[in-house]
Formats: sequence, structure tokens, C-alpha cells
Amino acid sequence: MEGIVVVKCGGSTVTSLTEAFFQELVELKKYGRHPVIVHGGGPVINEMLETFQVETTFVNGLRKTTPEVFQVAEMVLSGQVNKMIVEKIQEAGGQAAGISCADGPIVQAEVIDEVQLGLVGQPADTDPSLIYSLCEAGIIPVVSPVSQNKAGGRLNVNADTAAGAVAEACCAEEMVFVTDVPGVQAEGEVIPTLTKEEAKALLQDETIYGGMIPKVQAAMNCLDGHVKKVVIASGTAAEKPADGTIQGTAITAGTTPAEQKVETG
Ligand SMILES: Nc1ncnc2c1ncn2[C@@H]1O[C@H](COP(=O)(O)OP(=O)(O)O)[C@@H](O)[C@H]1O
Ligand SMILES: CC(=O)N[C@@H](CCC(=O)OP(=O)(O)O)C(=O)O
Repeated sequence: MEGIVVVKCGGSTVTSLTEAFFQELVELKKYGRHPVIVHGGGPVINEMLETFQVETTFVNGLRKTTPEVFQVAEMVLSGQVNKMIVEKIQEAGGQAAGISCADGPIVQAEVIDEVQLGLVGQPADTDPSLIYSLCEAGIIPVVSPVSQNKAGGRLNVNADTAAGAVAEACCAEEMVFVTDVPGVQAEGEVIPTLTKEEAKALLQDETIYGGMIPKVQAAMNCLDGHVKKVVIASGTAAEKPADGTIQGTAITAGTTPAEQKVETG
């Protein structure tokens, strides 16, 4: 299916996205493009775990997911955050359906390391047919990263990784990571374009660290497949120029300079 744009809304920003952001998503449909939202919710899960007084730890940026932690993570991701985004799209005049990567199933995942990480998965197989059906029906899919466990049950999957797998499965034209920073930065400045090779170097010298690592890794994986362009950008309207473009970091497969401004409409 042509025209799919996967937009990953990071947990860092998901509760502060503006009305204008959702209106632009809805507008994309009018231009024959199909936005697909994959969202995170790490900070909201942290708050809920605190409320329930459940301890949480991270191993290499991934949440160690005990059965108790999983219950809370799924409730927040596939319930609270997912339904909030659906509501915002509907308020902006669009049609949306809230699902998870376990529906379809869109993503079948495998346990990474049961001892170290518990119920955390990495995508193994994907099936885009449910997403295609919703897009064809004029509905914007809003997808939580909770995925089906190939061995039975469900697994917690990092939202950047899940979004990359969805983009690749749908042969998305473009993938946008919406987060709380205006792009990949070095020495306080946003880098407008990065080739995969340049991104690898920034990972190696640790200019890219923490939560930016899975985004850039997912971007590089997508670019190895069908996705032509990946953008990492801020979701807040404050950084958005009046000409309707979004500014951020465009990561491309090639070595030629990419556009500095990325059209979204
Ligand atoms: N080189 C970099 N440029 C910009 N942000 C970076 C960089 N390296 C690490 N980061 C961190 O990555 C964070 C975004 O990742 P994360 O907090 O996981 O967001 P999200 O919830 O949107 O996925 C930024 O807030 C910043 O602290
Ligand atoms: C395995 C793992 O770490 N899963 C993540 C899923 C949510 C996520 O990735 O949300 P962000 O967009 O805020 O990063 C978690 O439990 O926090």
C-alpha cells in the first residue's frame, strides 16, 4: 500500500502534543497519505508503577518486565495512552482505531533474555494486513507497542523498535520519530541531515546516548529495507516554522546530502 507515514509518538511528549499536531495528522489523509501512529509511554508507565508501588529497573535502556510490571505497562500503553491519542484524533475531526501490535497480530516477538529482561521482546515476524485494512477504510491506526509472544501471551517491546518494525512491514514511505528534542544534537546544535554512516559514528562516540539510541537504530534498520526517509523531530508547535514544514534530523541511507527541510503534507 502506498503513502503510509509511520509516526512514532514518544512517551516523553505524548501527553503534551498540541491540537495542531493532531489536525495536521488528520490533514494528511486529505492528500492521499496514510498516517499510522505507533506510540510509547515510558514516563506514564513509571508514574503508574510508582502509584502501585511496583519497583522498576532498566537494563540497557529496556524495562525489566516482570509479570507484575507487564500488567501495568500493558494497561498504560494499550489502555490509557492509546485511548487518549484516539480521542485527540477524533477531536481533530479524524477517525481512529486504537489497537496494539498484538492485534492482527501485527508483530510477533521473541523473548530477548528472560533472566535479564523478563517479558521483553524483539520483533521477529510482522503482518501489516490489519493496518492496511484500517487505512483503506479511512481510519488512522493508533498502535501500542505491546506485541504477541510467538511462544504464547504478550511481550513488552520498546516503542521505537516496534515503530521501526511496523514501518518496515508496511513499506512506509516515511517514518517520523516525534520526541522531546528538535532532532539529533551535537554540541547543542541540531544536525539537519545524517547518513547512516554518520549516525553510526555518532553512536560509537556516544554523542547519541540513552533514549536516542533505539530511535537511530530503528531508523537505520528501516533504511536497510523499504523506508526511504526517517526524520527525528520535536512534536511541539513552538519549533515549527510558518511554512508548514517540520524541522528535525533527516536520516537517509545514501551518502548524498538530504533535504534540510522535510515536507510532511
Ligand atoms: N545526540 C542526541 N541528541 C538529542 N537527544 C539525545 C541525544 N542523545 C541522547 N538524547 C536523549 O534522547 C532523549 C529522547 O529519547 P526518549 O527520552 O527515550 O524519548 P521518547 O520518549 O520520545 O522516545 C532526549 O530527551 C535526550 O535526552
Ligand atoms: C521494553 C521497554 O522498555 N518497553 C517500553 C515501552 C514504552 C516505550 O518504549 O515508550 P517511550 O516512547 O517512552 O520510550 C517501556 O516499558 O517503557
